Amino acid sequence: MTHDAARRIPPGPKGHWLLGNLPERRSDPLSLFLRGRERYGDVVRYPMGPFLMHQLSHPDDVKRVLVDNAQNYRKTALMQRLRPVLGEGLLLSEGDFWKRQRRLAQPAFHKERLAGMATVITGLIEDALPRWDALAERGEPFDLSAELMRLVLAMTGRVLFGADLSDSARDVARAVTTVLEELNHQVLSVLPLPASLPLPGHRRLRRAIQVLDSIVFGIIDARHRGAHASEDLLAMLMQARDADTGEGMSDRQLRDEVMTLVLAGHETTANALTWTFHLLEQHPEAEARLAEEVTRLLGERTPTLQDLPRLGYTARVFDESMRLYPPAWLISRVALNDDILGGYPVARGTIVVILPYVIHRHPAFWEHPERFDPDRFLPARSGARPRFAWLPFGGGQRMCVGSGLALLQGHLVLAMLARRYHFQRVPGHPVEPQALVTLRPRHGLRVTARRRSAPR
Ligand code: HEM
Repeated sequence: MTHDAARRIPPGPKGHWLLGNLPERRSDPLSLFLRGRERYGDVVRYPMGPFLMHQLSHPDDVKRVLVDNAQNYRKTALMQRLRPVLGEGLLLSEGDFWKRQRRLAQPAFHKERLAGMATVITGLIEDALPRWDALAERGEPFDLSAELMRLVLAMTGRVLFGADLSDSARDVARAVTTVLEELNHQVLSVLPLPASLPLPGHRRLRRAIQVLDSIVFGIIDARHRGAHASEDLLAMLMQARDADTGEGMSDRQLRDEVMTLVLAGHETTANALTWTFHLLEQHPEAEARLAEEVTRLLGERTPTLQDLPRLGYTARVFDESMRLYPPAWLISRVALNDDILGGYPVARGTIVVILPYVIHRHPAFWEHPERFDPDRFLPARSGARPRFAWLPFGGGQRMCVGSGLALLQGHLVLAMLARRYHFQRVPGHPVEPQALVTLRPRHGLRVTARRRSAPR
């Protein structure tokens, strides 16, 4: 580190003398970080209680943390708070252990597997249509966000684990909300209290984990009993043997992997879809163009994997929605050793945060950043954009293992629902982003559905 670089301190808000910027991080994190970049630039320093945090908004610095110098960065204590739920699953494990587990899981998401998954996914969407048709016919308001969670959970269960999770949707949704809210609360408290204390929040969290555990162990037990023998991800994880010891994965490790994939896999994709329908409702011209593309290319036919490359506008709508509302709005790491980012020294132990929500609105890379404009993803308009100006799935070795599946689900759901329904937001229903571990609409998305064409 040069002498000059070693002395430089990034600009940033000082905040409260003891708590730093924790109160704002807690009450309105999106504004804190958006304003931070606007006021102070691409590297912003925030005291956060006992921690020091640097916010990075330049794609070059993001690349250094996630790719070029990735070995110097680990997942943070903030992420570690998810450990009671996710254990040593892929999202949280580190080092050689993570590498081995990732190698085991990755082939389940390969392109060749996606064709089979597409058929299962479209089948589940078709199964859900009568229920939505009935809601449309009655003009009955419903929470589209809850419906999409239920649908994507069912897809995740079926394609990865051969399990029918449709009856568990309500329990899972309730438990996931409790987990996200409680963990968010704990992460952002100045003095986190030990989980063993019998506080109401801790009790709620424990009960929610029990609910999720019983569902996940149910999936594993069913497979042990020989139900749904197939070549899915669960089968691959269960057949894996350690090269040295020849031992298989313990039930505990299986539980952690399955739990991670169920939770990381359905909540994010369902939120991405919810935000997409919200944006379409606000932009009727985009909604009409999407429905027109699907109807022109497919008519009423069920889409297949081979159809998807032709549904260009559908894909761009989904990309643009994840730009404005990236479900993983914040990616955090802690520096293991000193480094330099954006010309500023980063001391060992500093937390660095990369915010897709903020970078996706960076005016240096996005013209009229707040405008919903799917065509900004046309090749002619995106060629000059740096790789890490858009990173809804992260990047580098820890990039989302399920990104291909998420896009497959997203595009198929969008195509099949957008040509069939117009969703109208219930007048007066507030739509407001809530930034927990994921970015969700705080009050869900209450809509009524209208069929576009007469029933067949
Ligand atoms: C729109 C949907 C999704 C979004 C926006 C998303 C986003 C992300 C991001 C940003 C990361 C990197 C986190 C980090 O670097 O700290 C990640 C990791 C991960 N995601 Fe996703 N994800 C989505 C869907 C899925 C699906 C469908 C699955 C699986 C079924 C999945 C499983 C995982 C796992 C296991 C990891 C950890 C990978 C590792 O560290 O090796 N995600 N996801």
